[in-house]
Amino acid sequence: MGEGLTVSDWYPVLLKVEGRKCVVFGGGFVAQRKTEGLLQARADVRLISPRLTPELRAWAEAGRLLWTEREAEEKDLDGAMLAFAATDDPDANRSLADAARIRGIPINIANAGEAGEFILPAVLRRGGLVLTASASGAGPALAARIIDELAERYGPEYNENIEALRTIRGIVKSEVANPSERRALLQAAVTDEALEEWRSSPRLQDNAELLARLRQRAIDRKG
Ligand SMILES: C[C@@]1(CC(=O)O)C2=NC(=C\c3[nH]c(c(CCC(=O)O)c3CC(=O)O)Cc3[nH]c(c(CC(=O)O)c3CCC(=O)O)/C=C3\N/C(=C\2)[C@@H](CCC(=O)O)[C@]3(C)CC(=O)O)/[C@H]1CCC(=O)O
Ligand SMILES: NC(=O)c1ccc[n+]([C@@H]2O[C@H](COP(=O)([O-])OP(=O)(O)OC[C@H]3O[C@@H](n4cnc5c(N)ncnc54)[C@H](O)[C@@H]3O)[C@@H](O)[C@H]2O)c1
Repeated sequence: MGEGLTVSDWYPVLLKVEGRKCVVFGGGFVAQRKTEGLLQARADVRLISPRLTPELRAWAEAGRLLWTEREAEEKDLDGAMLAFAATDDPDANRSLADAARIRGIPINIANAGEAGEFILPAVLRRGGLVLTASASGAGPALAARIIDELAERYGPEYNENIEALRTIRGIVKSEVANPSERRALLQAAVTDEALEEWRSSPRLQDNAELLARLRQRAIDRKG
């Protein structure tokens, strides 16, 4: 990949890494940030670094990850699903990129994003709601600022909204066979007003009443 990333160079995706071996090289603050995201997604994290931040050390001591106290070796990549080169040695990061490529393992390069197979967005989680922002390597600080703004707009109440929606969607999927009616009801279920209603009402317990409310909301929306 050449200089200057464009939006189309990157394909956004949510990966399932639970229980899968993910190797992080380096033990500084950048490695810590990548590790934190991996632990949140319950990956099997292997950390390779002669030194660690106090936080990383605490996670290692608590058994949340496996730490190898030395510099990176190519064999550390064996069997990994993902790799992260986050050392402060650009040569080491570059050799790791080459070694990972030979093995077909996607790698993230902390000091030169475009040299790797994937980059990370800034992330906001509200339970199952995952909001991400990326400037495709042009500006991580902008991505972080946008996520701070989204955190105001989509507050902690969205943890609850998402769970209510999961229940509602389950009911609609089992009770409404017609795809276009289903779509109309599920669209009516996610307006600000509707989400507020699900949070404050016990109607979710009663399928028939819930469907009646949704149908009314869908009609109101059509105007
Ligand atoms: C979003 C976030 C996610 C995360 O890391 O989890 C992330 N960087 C974050 C913060 C951040 N990183 C840097 C600064 C200082 C300001 C600045 O330099 O702009 C700040 C801001 C801060 O610290 O406040 C420095 C930096 N970053 C990269 C390079 C090298 C290069 O340019 O290639 C250098 C220069 C190193 C040097 O000078 O030596 C590279 C990458 N950083 C990316 C992601 C990918 C592109 C994302 C995008 O453009 O959208 C990419 C390409 C690869 C990757 O790391 O995946 C996380 C915010 C999380 C949050 O706070 O919410
Ligand atoms: N992508 C990003 O978001 C981002 C943000 C800031 C900085 N950076 C870049 O990431 C690099 C790391 O930043 P940091 O603040 O975490 O640095 P840091 O100096 O705090 O940590 C570097 C770590 O790498 C370890 N290390 C050095 N050589 C190693 C090797 N051969 N094998 C394994 N581990 C080794 C060190 O022991 C140390 O723990 C910087 O060089 C910087 O260019 C990236």
